[in-house]
Amino acid sequence: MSDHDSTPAIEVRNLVKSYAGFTAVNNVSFTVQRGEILGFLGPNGAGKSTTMRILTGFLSATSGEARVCGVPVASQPSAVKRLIGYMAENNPLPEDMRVTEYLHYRGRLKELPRRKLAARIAEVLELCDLGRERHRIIGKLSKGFRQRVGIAEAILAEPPVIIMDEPTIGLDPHQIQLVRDLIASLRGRMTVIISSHILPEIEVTCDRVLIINRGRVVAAGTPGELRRDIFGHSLYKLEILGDPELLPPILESIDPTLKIDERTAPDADGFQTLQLVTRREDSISEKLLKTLAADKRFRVRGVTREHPTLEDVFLAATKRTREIIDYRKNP
Ligand SMILES: Nc1ncnc2c1ncn2[C@@H]1O[C@H](COP(=O)(O)OP(=O)(O)OP(=O)(O)O)[C@@H](O)[C@H]1O
Repeated sequence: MSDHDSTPAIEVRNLVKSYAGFTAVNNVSFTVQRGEILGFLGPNGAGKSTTMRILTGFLSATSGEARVCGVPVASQPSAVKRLIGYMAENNPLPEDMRVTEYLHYRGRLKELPRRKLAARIAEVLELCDLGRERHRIIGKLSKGFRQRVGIAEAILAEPPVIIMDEPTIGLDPHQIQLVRDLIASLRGRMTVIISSHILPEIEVTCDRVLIINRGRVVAAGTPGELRRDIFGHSLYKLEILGDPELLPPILESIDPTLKIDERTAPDADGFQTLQLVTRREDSISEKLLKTLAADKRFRVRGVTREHPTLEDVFLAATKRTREIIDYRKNP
Protein backbone atom coordinates (compact mmCIF):
# COMPACT_ATOMS: atom_id res chain seq x y z
CA MET A 1 0.00 0.00 0.00
CA SER A 2 1.39 3.45 -0.84
CA ASP A 3 1.48 6.28 1.70
CA HIS A 4 -1.42 7.85 -0.14
CA ASP A 5 -3.52 4.70 0.26
CA SER A 6 -2.77 4.48 3.96
CA THR A 7 -4.26 7.94 4.61
CA PRO A 8 -7.66 7.26 6.18
CA ALA A 9 -10.60 7.79 3.84
CA ILE A 10 -12.34 9.98 6.42
CA GLU A 11 -10.94 11.77 9.45
CA VAL A 12 -13.26 13.84 11.60
CA ARG A 13 -11.80 15.71 14.60
CA ASN A 14 -13.83 17.58 17.21
CA LEU A 15 -16.50 18.54 14.70
CA VAL A 16 -19.14 21.00 15.95
CA LYS A 17 -22.14 22.41 14.10
CA SER A 18 -24.43 24.89 15.77
CA TYR A 19 -27.63 26.28 14.30
CA ALA A 20 -28.55 29.57 15.99
CA GLY A 21 -27.43 28.44 19.41
CA PHE A 22 -28.59 24.81 19.03
CA THR A 23 -25.68 22.34 18.81
CA ALA A 24 -26.64 19.64 16.29
CA VAL A 25 -23.15 18.06 16.14
CA ASN A 26 -21.20 18.29 19.37
CA ASN A 27 -17.47 17.48 19.29
CA VAL A 28 -17.69 14.43 17.03
CA SER A 29 -14.48 12.57 16.14
CA PHE A 30 -14.08 9.38 14.10
CA THR A 31 -11.92 7.79 11.42
CA VAL A 32 -12.92 5.52 8.55
CA GLN A 33 -10.19 3.45 6.88
CA ARG A 34 -10.03 2.86 3.13
CA GLY A 35 -12.31 0.13 1.86
CA GLU A 36 -14.39 0.03 5.04
CA ILE A 37 -18.20 0.06 5.08
CA LEU A 38 -19.36 2.12 8.05
CA GLY A 39 -22.92 2.15 9.37
CA PHE A 40 -23.84 5.55 10.77
CA LEU A 41 -26.69 5.23 13.23
CA GLY A 42 -28.63 7.46 15.55
CA PRO A 43 -32.20 8.37 16.49
CA ASN A 44 -34.07 11.04 14.51
CA GLY A 45 -32.38 14.39 14.88
CA ALA A 46 -29.11 12.87 16.23
CA GLY A 47 -26.99 14.81 13.73
CA LYS A 48 -26.27 12.17 11.06
CA SER A 49 -27.35 14.18 8.02
CA THR A 50 -25.60 17.28 9.36
CA THR A 51 -22.32 15.34 9.76
CA MET A 52 -22.66 13.82 6.30
CA ARG A 53 -23.40 17.16 4.70
CA ILE A 54 -20.32 18.67 6.34
CA LEU A 55 -18.20 15.76 5.07
CA THR A 56 -19.45 16.29 1.53
CA GLY A 57 -18.63 20.00 1.61
CA PHE A 58 -22.29 21.07 1.30
CA LEU A 59 -22.41 22.56 4.79
CA SER A 60 -19.65 24.29 6.74
CA ALA A 61 -18.78 23.27 10.29
CA THR A 62 -18.84 25.72 13.19
CA SER A 63 -15.50 24.31 14.41
CA GLY A 64 -13.37 21.18 14.19
CA GLU A 65 -11.90 19.50 11.16
CA ALA A 66 -12.93 16.97 8.53
CA ARG A 67 -10.62 15.45 5.91
CA VAL A 68 -11.49 13.16 3.03
CA CYS A 69 -8.53 11.09 1.77
CA GLY A 70 -6.32 13.65 3.54
CA VAL A 71 -7.95 16.67 1.84
CA PRO A 72 -9.41 19.25 4.29
CA VAL A 73 -13.09 19.81 3.54
CA ALA A 74 -13.26 23.37 4.85
CA SER A 75 -10.52 24.79 2.63
CA GLN A 76 -10.95 22.53 -0.43
CA PRO A 77 -14.67 21.69 -0.76
CA SER A 78 -14.50 21.37 -4.57
CA ALA A 79 -11.63 18.88 -4.40
CA VAL A 80 -13.55 16.91 -1.73
CA LYS A 81 -16.71 16.81 -3.87
CA ARG A 82 -14.67 15.01 -6.55
CA LEU A 83 -13.58 12.38 -4.00
CA ILE A 84 -17.11 11.62 -2.80
CA GLY A 85 -20.20 10.10 -4.36
CA TYR A 86 -23.11 11.39 -2.28
CA MET A 87 -26.66 10.17 -2.17
CA ALA A 88 -28.51 12.77 -0.11
CA GLU A 89 -31.43 12.08 2.22
CA ASN A 90 -34.61 11.72 0.10
CA ASN A 91 -32.42 11.24 -2.99
CA PRO A 92 -33.48 14.36 -4.91
CA LEU A 93 -33.51 13.68 -8.69
CA PRO A 94 -34.72 15.66 -11.72
CA GLU A 95 -38.21 14.33 -12.47
CA ASP A 96 -38.26 15.10 -16.17
CA MET A 97 -34.96 13.57 -17.28
CA ARG A 98 -34.45 10.06 -18.63
CA VAL A 99 -32.12 7.77 -16.65
CA THR A 100 -29.20 7.71 -19.12
CA GLU A 101 -29.66 11.39 -19.93
CA TYR A 102 -29.32 12.20 -16.21
CA LEU A 103 -26.28 9.96 -15.74
CA HIS A 104 -24.71 11.50 -18.82
CA TYR A 105 -25.31 14.99 -17.49
CA ARG A 106 -23.91 14.09 -14.06
CA GLY A 107 -20.92 12.33 -15.65
CA ARG A 108 -20.06 15.47 -17.60
CA LEU A 109 -20.37 17.58 -14.44
CA LYS A 110 -18.04 15.13 -12.70
CA GLU A 111 -15.63 15.70 -15.59
CA LEU A 112 -15.61 12.11 -16.80
CA PRO A 113 -13.94 12.03 -20.24
CA ARG A 114 -16.58 11.93 -22.99
CA ARG A 115 -15.02 8.87 -24.66
CA LYS A 116 -15.24 6.84 -21.44
CA LEU A 117 -18.62 8.06 -20.28
CA ALA A 118 -20.89 5.81 -22.39
CA ALA A 119 -19.01 2.67 -21.29
CA ARG A 120 -19.08 3.71 -17.63
CA ILE A 121 -22.81 4.49 -17.78
CA ALA A 122 -23.43 1.04 -19.29
CA GLU A 123 -21.39 -0.46 -16.44
CA VAL A 124 -23.29 1.30 -13.63
CA LEU A 125 -26.65 0.55 -15.28
CA GLU A 126 -25.66 -3.11 -15.24
CA LEU A 127 -24.35 -2.95 -11.64
CA CYS A 128 -27.53 -1.26 -10.41
CA ASP A 129 -29.76 -3.53 -12.49
CA LEU A 130 -31.21 -0.53 -14.33
CA GLY A 131 -30.66 -1.74 -17.90
CA ARG A 132 -34.35 -2.00 -18.75
CA GLU A 133 -35.18 1.35 -17.18
CA ARG A 134 -32.40 3.29 -18.87
CA HIS A 135 -34.68 5.19 -21.28
CA ARG A 136 -37.47 5.85 -18.76
CA ILE A 137 -38.35 9.25 -17.35
CA ILE A 138 -37.10 9.42 -13.72
CA GLY A 139 -40.37 10.95 -12.47
CA LYS A 140 -42.22 7.80 -13.59
CA LEU A 141 -39.93 5.34 -11.81
CA SER A 142 -40.89 3.45 -8.65
CA LYS A 143 -39.15 4.36 -5.39
CA GLY A 144 -36.79 1.35 -5.62
CA PHE A 145 -35.63 2.25 -9.11
CA ARG A 146 -35.17 5.88 -8.10
CA GLN A 147 -32.94 4.77 -5.21
CA ARG A 148 -30.91 2.74 -7.67
CA VAL A 149 -30.54 5.76 -9.97
CA GLY A 150 -29.26 7.69 -6.90
CA ILE A 151 -26.71 4.96 -6.20
CA ALA A 152 -25.71 4.73 -9.89
CA GLU A 153 -25.05 8.47 -9.83
CA ALA A 154 -23.03 8.22 -6.61
CA ILE A 155 -20.69 5.52 -7.95
CA LEU A 156 -20.55 6.84 -11.54
CA ALA A 157 -17.15 8.55 -11.33
CA GLU A 158 -15.71 5.72 -9.18
CA PRO A 159 -14.91 8.05 -6.27
CA PRO A 160 -12.90 6.55 -3.40
CA VAL A 161 -15.67 7.45 -0.90
CA ILE A 162 -19.44 6.92 -1.13
CA ILE A 163 -21.81 8.52 1.38
CA MET A 164 -25.45 7.42 1.39
CA ASP A 165 -28.05 8.97 3.64
CA GLU A 166 -30.75 6.31 4.22
CA PRO A 167 -30.34 4.48 0.89
CA THR A 168 -32.95 1.83 1.70
CA ILE A 169 -35.67 4.06 3.14
CA GLY A 170 -39.11 3.12 1.86
CA LEU A 171 -37.94 0.07 -0.09
CA ASP A 172 -39.55 -3.37 -0.05
CA PRO A 173 -37.49 -6.38 1.14
CA HIS A 174 -36.51 -7.42 -2.42
CA GLN A 175 -35.29 -3.97 -3.26
CA ILE A 176 -33.47 -3.75 0.08
CA GLN A 177 -31.70 -7.00 -0.80
CA LEU A 178 -30.65 -5.55 -4.17
CA VAL A 179 -29.28 -2.39 -2.58
CA ARG A 180 -27.56 -4.48 0.08
CA ASP A 181 -25.85 -6.65 -2.58
CA LEU A 182 -24.86 -3.57 -4.49
CA ILE A 183 -23.24 -2.00 -1.43
CA ALA A 184 -21.54 -5.31 -0.56
CA SER A 185 -20.09 -5.41 -4.10
CA LEU A 186 -18.30 -2.10 -3.32
CA ARG A 187 -16.55 -3.61 -0.25
CA GLY A 188 -12.77 -3.22 -0.43
CA ARG A 189 -13.01 -1.06 -3.58
CA MET A 190 -14.62 2.02 -2.13
CA THR A 191 -15.11 3.40 1.37
CA VAL A 192 -18.80 3.59 2.13
CA ILE A 193 -20.72 5.41 4.87
CA ILE A 194 -24.39 4.53 5.12
CA SER A 195 -26.88 6.02 7.52
CA SER A 196 -29.96 3.94 8.16
CA HIS A 197 -32.66 3.14 10.66
CA ILE A 198 -32.87 -0.44 9.39
CA LEU A 199 -30.52 -2.03 11.88
CA PRO A 200 -30.52 -5.65 10.64
CA GLU A 201 -29.48 -4.18 7.27
CA ILE A 202 -26.57 -2.33 8.81
CA GLU A 203 -25.53 -5.42 10.75
CA VAL A 204 -25.17 -7.54 7.60
CA THR A 205 -23.73 -4.84 5.36
CA CYS A 206 -21.31 -2.89 7.54
CA ASP A 207 -17.85 -3.69 8.89
CA ARG A 208 -18.11 -1.11 11.62
CA VAL A 209 -20.82 0.96 13.25
CA LEU A 210 -20.81 4.48 14.68
CA ILE A 211 -23.76 5.47 16.86
CA ILE A 212 -24.48 9.11 17.60
CA ASN A 213 -27.08 10.56 19.92
CA ARG A 214 -27.88 14.21 20.48
CA GLY A 215 -24.87 15.21 18.42
CA ARG A 216 -22.34 13.03 20.30
CA VAL A 217 -20.66 9.74 19.46
CA VAL A 218 -21.98 7.20 21.97
CA ALA A 219 -20.56 3.96 20.55
CA ALA A 220 -18.13 2.90 17.82
CA GLY A 221 -16.77 -0.47 16.73
CA THR A 222 -17.71 -3.70 15.02
CA PRO A 223 -21.15 -5.02 15.99
CA GLY A 224 -19.31 -7.70 18.07
CA GLU A 225 -17.20 -5.11 19.90
CA LEU A 226 -20.27 -3.01 20.65
CA ARG A 227 -22.08 -6.03 22.08
CA ARG A 228 -19.14 -6.71 24.39
CA ASP A 229 -18.65 -3.04 25.38
CA ILE A 230 -22.29 -2.37 26.08
CA PHE A 231 -23.54 -5.66 27.45
CA GLY A 232 -20.27 -7.18 28.72
CA HIS A 233 -21.94 -10.58 28.93
CA SER A 234 -23.37 -13.47 26.93
CA LEU A 235 -26.90 -14.82 27.21
CA TYR A 236 -28.13 -18.41 26.98
CA LYS A 237 -31.64 -19.77 26.76
CA LEU A 238 -32.17 -23.03 28.60
CA GLU A 239 -35.38 -25.08 28.33
CA ILE A 240 -35.45 -27.35 31.35
CA LEU A 241 -37.76 -29.57 33.43
CA GLY A 242 -36.93 -29.80 37.14
CA ASP A 243 -36.60 -27.53 40.17
CA PRO A 244 -34.71 -24.36 39.12
CA GLU A 245 -33.90 -23.65 42.80
CA LEU A 246 -31.39 -26.52 42.60
CA LEU A 247 -29.58 -24.97 39.63
CA PRO A 248 -27.39 -22.11 41.03
CA PRO A 249 -24.58 -24.29 42.51
CA ILE A 250 -24.52 -26.44 39.34
CA LEU A 251 -24.30 -23.34 37.15
CA GLU A 252 -21.54 -21.97 39.36
CA SER A 253 -19.54 -25.20 38.95
CA ILE A 254 -19.74 -24.76 35.16
CA ASP A 255 -18.74 -21.09 35.24
CA PRO A 256 -18.56 -18.94 38.42
CA THR A 257 -20.18 -15.97 36.64
CA LEU A 258 -23.14 -17.96 35.23
CA LYS A 259 -26.47 -16.88 36.78
CA ILE A 260 -30.19 -17.15 36.12
CA ASP A 261 -31.43 -13.80 34.85
CA GLU A 262 -35.10 -14.49 34.03
CA ARG A 263 -37.42 -17.44 33.92
CA THR A 264 -40.83 -18.19 32.47
CA ALA A 265 -43.67 -20.15 34.08
CA PRO A 266 -43.70 -23.89 33.18
CA ASP A 267 -45.43 -24.71 29.86
CA ALA A 268 -48.02 -27.48 29.36
CA ASP A 269 -45.23 -30.12 29.48
CA GLY A 270 -43.72 -28.62 32.65
CA PHE A 271 -40.64 -27.13 30.91
CA GLN A 272 -39.45 -23.70 31.93
CA THR A 273 -37.35 -21.39 29.79
CA LEU A 274 -34.53 -19.78 31.75
CA GLN A 275 -32.39 -16.93 30.56
CA LEU A 276 -28.84 -17.36 31.83
CA VAL A 277 -26.20 -14.66 31.84
CA THR A 278 -22.41 -15.01 32.00
CA ARG A 279 -19.36 -12.78 31.64
CA ARG A 280 -17.61 -15.51 29.64
CA GLU A 281 -17.29 -14.93 25.93
CA ASP A 282 -16.40 -18.43 24.74
CA SER A 283 -19.32 -20.83 24.34
CA ILE A 284 -20.38 -22.88 27.34
CA SER A 285 -23.36 -24.49 25.54
CA GLU A 286 -21.83 -27.96 25.31
CA LYS A 287 -20.63 -28.01 28.93
CA LEU A 288 -24.03 -26.81 30.11
CA LEU A 289 -25.85 -29.45 28.10
CA LYS A 290 -23.54 -32.31 29.17
CA THR A 291 -23.62 -31.38 32.87
CA LEU A 292 -27.40 -31.06 33.04
CA ALA A 293 -28.06 -34.14 30.87
CA ALA A 294 -25.98 -36.21 33.35
CA ASP A 295 -28.03 -34.93 36.31
CA LYS A 296 -31.08 -37.16 36.87
CA ARG A 297 -33.02 -34.35 38.57
CA PHE A 298 -33.37 -32.46 35.25
CA ARG A 299 -34.47 -32.98 31.67
CA VAL A 300 -33.13 -30.54 29.08
CA ARG A 301 -35.01 -29.76 25.87
CA GLY A 302 -32.62 -27.15 24.47
CA VAL A 303 -29.70 -24.77 25.05
CA THR A 304 -29.16 -21.82 22.72
CA ARG A 305 -26.81 -18.90 22.89
CA GLU A 306 -28.59 -15.61 22.37
CA HIS A 307 -26.79 -12.75 20.65
CA PRO A 308 -28.01 -9.25 21.44
CA THR A 309 -29.01 -7.72 18.11
CA LEU A 310 -27.67 -4.44 16.82
CA GLU A 311 -31.08 -3.06 17.75
CA ASP A 312 -30.45 -4.05 21.40
CA VAL A 313 -27.02 -2.38 21.20
CA PHE A 314 -28.50 0.75 19.63
CA LEU A 315 -31.25 1.04 22.25
CA ALA A 316 -28.83 0.46 25.12
CA ALA A 317 -26.21 2.92 23.77
CA THR A 318 -28.69 5.71 23.08
CA LYS A 319 -30.58 5.16 26.35
CA ARG A 320 -27.32 5.11 28.31
CA THR A 321 -26.28 8.55 27.02
CA ARG A 322 -29.77 9.92 27.45
CA GLU A 323 -29.54 8.93 31.11
CA ILE A 324 -26.06 10.42 31.47
CA ILE A 325 -27.07 13.67 29.73
CA ASP A 326 -30.34 13.93 31.69
CA TYR A 327 -28.45 13.25 34.89
CA ARG A 328 -25.99 16.05 34.09
CA LYS A 329 -28.87 18.41 33.49
CA ASN A 330 -30.80 17.30 36.59
CA PRO A 331 -28.37 15.79 39.09
N1 LIG B 1 -30.87 24.15 8.89
C1 LIG B 1 -31.16 23.86 10.16
N2 LIG B 1 -31.51 24.81 11.04
C2 LIG B 1 -31.78 24.54 12.33
N3 LIG B 1 -31.73 23.28 12.86
C3 LIG B 1 -31.39 22.29 12.03
C4 LIG B 1 -31.10 22.51 10.63
N4 LIG B 1 -30.78 21.31 10.06
C5 LIG B 1 -30.88 20.38 11.05
N5 LIG B 1 -31.24 20.97 12.22
C6 LIG B 1 -31.44 20.29 13.51
O1 LIG B 1 -30.23 19.61 13.84
C7 LIG B 1 -30.51 18.36 14.45
C8 LIG B 1 -29.84 17.24 13.69
O2 LIG B 1 -30.47 17.09 12.44
P1 LIG B 1 -30.02 16.00 11.37
O3 LIG B 1 -30.88 16.18 10.17
O4 LIG B 1 -28.54 16.07 11.20
O5 LIG B 1 -30.39 14.65 12.14
P2 LIG B 1 -30.44 13.15 11.61
O6 LIG B 1 -29.66 12.35 12.60
O7 LIG B 1 -30.00 13.09 10.19
O8 LIG B 1 -31.99 12.81 11.76
P3 LIG B 1 -32.98 11.88 10.88
O9 LIG B 1 -32.66 10.46 11.25
O10 LIG B 1 -34.32 12.29 11.38
O11 LIG B 1 -32.73 12.20 9.43
C9 LIG B 1 -32.04 18.24 14.49
O12 LIG B 1 -32.47 18.64 15.78
C10 LIG B 1 -32.51 19.21 13.43
O13 LIG B 1 -33.78 19.73 13.74
